Order: sequence, then structure tokens, then C-alpha cells
Amino acid sequence: MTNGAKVAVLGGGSFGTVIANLIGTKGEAVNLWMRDVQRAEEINETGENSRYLPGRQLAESITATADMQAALADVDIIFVSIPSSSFRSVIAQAKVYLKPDQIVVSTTKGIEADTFSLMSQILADELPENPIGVLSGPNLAKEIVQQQLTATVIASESEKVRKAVQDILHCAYFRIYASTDMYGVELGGTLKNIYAIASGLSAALGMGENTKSMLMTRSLAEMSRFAVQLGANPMTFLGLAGVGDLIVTCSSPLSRNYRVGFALGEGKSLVEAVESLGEVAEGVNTLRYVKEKADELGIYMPLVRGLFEVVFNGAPVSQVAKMMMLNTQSSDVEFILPRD
Ligand SMILES: NC(=O)C1=CN([C@@H]2O[C@H](COP(=O)(O)OP(=O)(O)OC[C@H]3O[C@@H](n4cnc5c(N)ncnc54)[C@H](OP(=O)(O)O)[C@@H]3O)[C@@H](O)[C@H]2O)C=CC1
Ligand SMILES: O=C(CO)COP(=O)(O)O
Repeated sequence: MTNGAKVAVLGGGSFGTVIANLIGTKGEAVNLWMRDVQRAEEINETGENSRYLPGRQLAESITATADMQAALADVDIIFVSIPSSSFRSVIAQAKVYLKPDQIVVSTTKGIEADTFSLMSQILADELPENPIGVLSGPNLAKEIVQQQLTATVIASESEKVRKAVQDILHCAYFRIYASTDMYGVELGGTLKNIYAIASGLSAALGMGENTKSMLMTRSLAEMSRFAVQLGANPMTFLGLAGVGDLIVTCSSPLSRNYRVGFALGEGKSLVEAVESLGEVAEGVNTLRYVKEKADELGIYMPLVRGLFEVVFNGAPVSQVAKMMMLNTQSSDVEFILPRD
């Protein structure tokens, strides 16, 4: 099931380590690159990444390294699990050693500041000759490492990329579905982080199941509206990378974005909420960039606007929620009944 492809993963945080471990558990050799030399040594010597996956013994076939050249030598597929704020700079480091036939796949769910680029656009800019793809779906790292049954999506225009990624990751607890809508799949994974913050906030405030359901469904409507304006296919949002990832991230305290929202709901400041995580919560910056883009393009996004006021301007949730509830009533599914 693996066609003998050799793999490197860039990024030794939660997700990079888990993807490397999944491949390693299949008995395949995998290079795991990270910037922290001591952590690479720790993984090679003890089999543990004590910062991101404490107490978890990793597969023996993982070779951790802080040497980018060594990590990329003779590999066929490279997964990139680096937060969006550092993604381009890490790709710039890798570029020097990459050959044009090496497949590069982003697992990152965020947007670049200033350019509003998604990671596939950064890959296309920086590595115009390499085949590229994105991996996204309801994929909490801490569940995958426990081998909870999980599915994801590989999106790429290249059939070769889709097939290679399906083969290398497929196992009894991980299924990989294919898509050609790279931009839509990536936008789904990126936008849902915003709404996970809102869900965590509503959970901390004791809101009921009706409220959670309304929030998730209207989030999906808002995400799809935004994505269509940006040229993505709204049908993608019916799949794992859309509604699938929205459900898991809006429901689970294992989601860092949900936890940021929950902490805000408990009265912590944004700085306290983010610092106490010790891991990346992409939704905070994504909220900022998407609000700016929606304002620029005139896209109606009441949840984004309301959450922005709560998170960045300290508006009381009760006041924002009341304003939204008393707002002009509108269409349920606007692909059936367009909004006025
Ligand atoms: N965790 C999850 O469940 C999932 C995460 N994702 C996505 O994957 C991406 C990465 O997330 P995740 O692994 O969880 O994040 P973490 O916060 O757990 O880890 C981030 C990793 O990136 C490294 N890093 C940050 N900046 C740089 C840099 N400039 N150069 C080199 N390495 C750097 C960190 O290194 P250091 O430790 O040295 O700071 C760390 O190893 C995010 O976009 C996230 O949305 C996608 C699916 C699931
Ligand atoms: O993307 C994820 C699950 O699919 C992980 O979400 P968080 O980044 O909020 O932890």
C-alpha cells in the first residue's frame, strides 16, 4: 500500500510529529525535520517528543534532524507542518535542496499576513516546478496518535500526487479521500478555526445545544459564502475538509482554537488565552485577515464581524449575540433562496 515512497516531514510540532509517526508505524523510514537540535536528539535517543506529545513512544523508523539538506535528500514526498506565519521562510530554506520531481504537500491551516496567500499559493510561488497538494480534514493530532479511526482529504490537480499521498498514509485507522479543489479544501481547514473560537466561547458561557447547532450551521453558510466569492467550489464544503473539520474543531476541547475561545469565555485576556496554549492557534490571525478581506470585498460575514469585536475590541458577547439575533432575518440555504 506504500509503493516504496520515501518521506520527509518539515515541522516537529504536534501535527508534523503525528504524521511522521503514522508513516513510521507502517514500518516506513521517515525523516522528521525541526529547527530545534536538542529536540531532534531527544527523539532519536528516547523515541519521545516530550514537548508536543509527552509520554508517547514514537515509531523507531523516524529519524529526527535539524539538518534540512539531510532531511530532504532522496525523499519522494515532503509534508510541511509549519504554522502559516513561518511557512514561506521554511519553504525558502528547503527550496535550495529540493529537486523538481519531489512532491510537496502542505498540512497547514492558515493564511499568510499581507498577501492573503494560502499555503498552496506559497508553494506554487516558491516551487513552481514541484508537484504540490494540500492535506486537510477533521484531524486532531492527539486522536490520530491514539489510532482513533480518522479520515482526511488530499487535494491536488495532479493525480500522481493524490495517489502517492493516499498510498503512503493509508492504514487501518487512517483513510484519505481525494479532491481536485485544492483552494476549497484549504479554505475549509483555514476558515473553520475562526468558528471554533466562537464555539469554545459559547461553550464556556453555557450556551445550549440549539445554540451550538445554529452556530455551526451558520458558520458553514458564512464560510461557503466567503469561499465562493474567492472562487472556490462550495460543494467542497459538504466534504470532510469543510463540514467535517468544522464539526470536530467546533466540538472538541482538543482543538487549540476551541480552547482559545473557551479561555476567552472564562474571562481570560487574548494574550493569556494564547500563551497558556503553548501551541499554535491559527484562528486568531485568520480572524483578523478574513475580517479585513470581507470588509474589502463587501462580503456579508456577521459571525466574523461579531467575533472580531469580542476578541480584539473587548465587546461583551451578550451584546454581540443579541445584535445578531435581532438582525434582519434571511435565507437558510442561499444557493436555493438567494439572500435579499
Ligand atoms: N495539531 C493538529 O491537530 C493539527 C494541526 N494542523 C495544522 O498544522 C500546522 C502546524 O500545527 P501544529 O504542528 O499542530 O503546531 P504546533 O504549535 O504543535 O507546532 C509548531 C511547529 O512548528 C515549528 N516552527 C514554528 N516556526 C518555525 C520556524 N520559523 N522554523 C521552523 N520551525 C518552526 C515549531 O518549532 P518549535 O517547537 O521549535 O517552536 C513546532 O515544531 C498548523 O497550521 C495547524 O493548523 C492541521 C491538522 C491538525
Ligand atoms: O485542524 C485541526 C483539526 O482538524 C486542529 O485544530 P486546532 O488547530 O484548533 O487544534
